[in-house]
Amino acid sequence: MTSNREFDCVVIGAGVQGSFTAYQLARRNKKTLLLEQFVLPHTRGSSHGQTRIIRKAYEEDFYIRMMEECYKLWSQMEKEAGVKLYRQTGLLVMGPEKNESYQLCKNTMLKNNVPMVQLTRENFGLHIPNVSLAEGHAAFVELTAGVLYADRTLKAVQGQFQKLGGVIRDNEKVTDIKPGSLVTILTSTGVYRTKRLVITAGPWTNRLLVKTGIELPLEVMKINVCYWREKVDGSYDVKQKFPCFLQIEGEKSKEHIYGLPANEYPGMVKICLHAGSPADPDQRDQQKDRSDIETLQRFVSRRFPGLVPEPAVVESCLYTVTPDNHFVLDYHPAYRNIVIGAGFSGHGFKFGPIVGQILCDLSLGEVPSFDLSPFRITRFQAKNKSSL
Ligand SMILES: Cc1cc2nc3c(=O)[nH]c(=O)nc-3n(C[C@H](O)[C@H](O)[C@H](O)COP(=O)(O)OP(=O)(O)OC[C@H]3O[C@@H](n4cnc5c(N)ncnc54)[C@H](O)[C@@H]3O)c2cc1C
Ligand SMILES: O=C(O)[C@@H]1CCCCN1
Repeated sequence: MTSNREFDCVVIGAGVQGSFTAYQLARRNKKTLLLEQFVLPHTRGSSHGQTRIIRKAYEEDFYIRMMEECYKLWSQMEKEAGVKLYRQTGLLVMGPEKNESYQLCKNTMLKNNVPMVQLTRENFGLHIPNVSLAEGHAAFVELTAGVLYADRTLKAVQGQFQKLGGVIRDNEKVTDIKPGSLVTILTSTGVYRTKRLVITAGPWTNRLLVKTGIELPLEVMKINVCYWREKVDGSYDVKQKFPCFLQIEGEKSKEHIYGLPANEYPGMVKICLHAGSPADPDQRDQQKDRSDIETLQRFVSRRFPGLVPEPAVVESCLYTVTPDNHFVLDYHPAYRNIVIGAGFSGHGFKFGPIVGQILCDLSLGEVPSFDLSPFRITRFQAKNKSSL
């Protein structure tokens, strides 16, 4: 294949997942095209912004196993690109002592020997100043958790992809997909043919999948990303070793609240609800629901007395959520040369390097080194046949 319209692999969507997938394909000497509808970098999907949390604190063993491999891949990318992408801060996990999610998370960490320190009500204030632990709540700190620099990651990975000979075409929207042994891809400016296609289109995934005859049960949510100002400069600063945190609330993860130390905007701490309101990705800014902000104001005034309980900055980001909050990493049910990476449900960034490797393996017909049963499309079929 020599034409600049014909590729071994095409990846649709240059968010974190598509960028790492394209990079992995190029590393395996595949002639790869990464297509992006917007001019890069952009802020309209799920991967933009300065920071994300990286952690192993999960209720499921399989996420911890993936993260063990993934930390190595983050560090490889840092070395290869010569940039710092990860900063260790630790992650403070708080939750009602008898809450099932809290207990499961703690026990899964202990079982998997993830380095952690359990705090007591007596020593909590010593380790974590300026935070009140709620009545009846317990806490531990996961030591190797930290912050990932998100925008910097995308730039680094896309740069490494290009160094390997990969082609990025941005400002070029895919408008149609015609499956076949060679897949035909129509875009706003042209036509491409490829042996293998990977769809990592984030909140727009179903808009592309309908062109291939399926839809997945994905819900797009707009998240209000809130930053809260310190009353005294430095109280919650990353340089003072203030950690990221996760407050487990209720039995459903959409009641969880999380935060990151003051870092990207001096004097401001990012604290958000792990939930939002349904949105159309092309009309994101029409969704103006702020009820999550009221929940956060109550939380900040009760638990973070050193912050002004009124958000100083509110940005927007999109989640693409599956019914069980687990990802989709699978072949298209009808076409083996189309692979789908979607439904990252607001927690996929940290997995970017391993997702890239898995989607690349699937696309090349190789057996990935992880059990992908939690991520298969058939799990939705069992519950709801009409969703496919
Ligand atoms: C507020 C917020 C906080 C988060 N916090 C964390 C965290 O702390 N830790 C963590 O691990 N994860 C976190 N996440 C989740 C994580 O950021 C996402 O799971 C991840 O970014 C999803 O990446 P993606 O590549 O699937 O999607 P996207 O980044 O949306 O990428 C999809 C791309 O496809 C492009 N595209 C779509 N359709 C087309 C088309 N037709 N033609 C061409 N291009 C197209 C889009 O423009 C977009 O660039 C958070 C997410 C949000 C919103
Ligand atoms: O993936 C994460 O780590 C963050 C914090 C918890 C909620 C989802 N986003």
